[in-house]
Amino acid sequence: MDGNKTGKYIPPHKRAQLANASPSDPPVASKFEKFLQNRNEYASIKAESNWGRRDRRNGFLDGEDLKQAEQLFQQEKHEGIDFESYEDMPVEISESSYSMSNFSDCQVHPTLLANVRKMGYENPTPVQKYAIPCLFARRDLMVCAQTGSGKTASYLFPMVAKMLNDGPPEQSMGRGSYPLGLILAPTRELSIQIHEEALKFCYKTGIKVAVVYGGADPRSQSRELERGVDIIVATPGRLIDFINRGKVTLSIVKYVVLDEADRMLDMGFEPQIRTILESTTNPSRETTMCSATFPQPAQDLASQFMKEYIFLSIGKVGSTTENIIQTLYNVEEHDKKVFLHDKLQSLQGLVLIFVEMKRTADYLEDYLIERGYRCGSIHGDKDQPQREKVLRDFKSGKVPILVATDVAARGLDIPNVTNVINFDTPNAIEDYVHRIGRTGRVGKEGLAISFINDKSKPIVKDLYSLLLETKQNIPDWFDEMYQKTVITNRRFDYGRNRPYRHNWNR
Ligand SMILES: Nc1ncnc2c1ncn2[C@@H]1O[C@H](COP(=O)(O)OP(=O)(O)OP(=O)(O)O)[C@@H](O)[C@H]1O
Repeated sequence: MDGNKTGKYIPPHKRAQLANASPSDPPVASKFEKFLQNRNEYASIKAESNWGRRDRRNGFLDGEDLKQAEQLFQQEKHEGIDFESYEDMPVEISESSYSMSNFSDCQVHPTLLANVRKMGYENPTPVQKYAIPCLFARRDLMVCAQTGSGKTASYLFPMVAKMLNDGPPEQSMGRGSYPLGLILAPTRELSIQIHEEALKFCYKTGIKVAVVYGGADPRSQSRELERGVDIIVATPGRLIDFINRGKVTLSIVKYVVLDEADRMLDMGFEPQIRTILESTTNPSRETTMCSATFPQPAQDLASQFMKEYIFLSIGKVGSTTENIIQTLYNVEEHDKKVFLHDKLQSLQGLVLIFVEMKRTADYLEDYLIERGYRCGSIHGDKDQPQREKVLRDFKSGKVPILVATDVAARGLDIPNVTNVINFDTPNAIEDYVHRIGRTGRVGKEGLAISFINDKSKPIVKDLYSLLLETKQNIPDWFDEMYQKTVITNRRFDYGRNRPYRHNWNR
């Protein structure tokens, strides 16, 4: 009974937690205790729209969701945003009659407008200015806009607005969830992030949002689905599990979004996406696909799932922002880690280091920790709680260096990432664009460093064009490397008709 002076039984899983707690730590509340606390604290808050009365909810708002949204509102920081850098960007839109200049230009419920103000969004970003009116007009939409340009709000804002304007569905549904909104994303961390954004947009509206993703306890996700959910954010595999178990039915889904659509439609995910979209049988389904990169094969595939869609691109498709300074170093494989060690000493802010293999991520993490850096790593072999913890520590700056495989390349929005390092170069330019896009977000400046050597051959040609297009400095040695690659490519037709593929070993 060491350390348990009251003699009260303590379950084994809590003993270590209590042993590590200092006397000044507040007592740890169980999940149920937290639920009761939040329910009491938020008991008097009623939904501000008729969505709160959907199915069995009777106006009752989920205390945990409210609390989480309030904490997220407090974290919003939008200083240093430079939208002017976007203003002269070329806009291509297949039907030109759609644009707006303020969030209030469309018919929007006051609670949603208040939420947008709480998020600190004063004006829509360029992609939002065009995408939102298209979606209000109930058109299918394919959006290609640079990393960090605000694509998430460009589909969430109109989805929530239309749901509020239309009100909840008339008929009462059976057990489980019958969502109206479905957002699919390729990684668990991105799903979590989109869910957090959706919680803010839906704050006090009564629209219930949930996230389901692999690696997390399916029981708590299942319980949430049983209580009824209106917008589901999901990774495809876990969603299909819940569909098969009858916890989710997609028959009334009206709004479908594929975030990182080119990734969702590549060889790995495409069959799952097809299965999911075939379950969305509502004939008035509205589909949005968005990404910062949209290679032609992905656009062709995407168009099979859409009807008479509008194509919107801001800036050049698949390009990156000029706000990111891209610097290349010619470093041989065996010199890379020492070079990295030196480079890190001169960098300020959060540093995200990309590698190709999971074992390189582990190895590099150990190497940097041994040299006194506060460093963590994230990749597909880590368990989900570890992945979420390291990301939290990175965001808060507790661990300012994160070594990652491409699980962290897409969509993650971490405001203080000032440097991205490609320790290993990716094999496809799309991956390069997404990786470096973790910095230089919403018009801010960022630095992207890439270590280049013979192994970088697969992207030399595309990288050269990207550097030219984004007015970056091209070192002489890279120019030579490019010339050689072009000559070799001509001889062997190397890299032409590159299949649409993904490296699964991440
Ligand atoms: N209208 C706005 N005003 C101010 N900040 C905004 C606005 N819209 C979005 N943001 C902020 O911009 C950041 C980037 O947005 P978001 O993550 O949606 O970019 P994205 O285009 O989806 O990027 P990626 O291609 O990397 O996924 C977020 O922190 C978001 O809160």
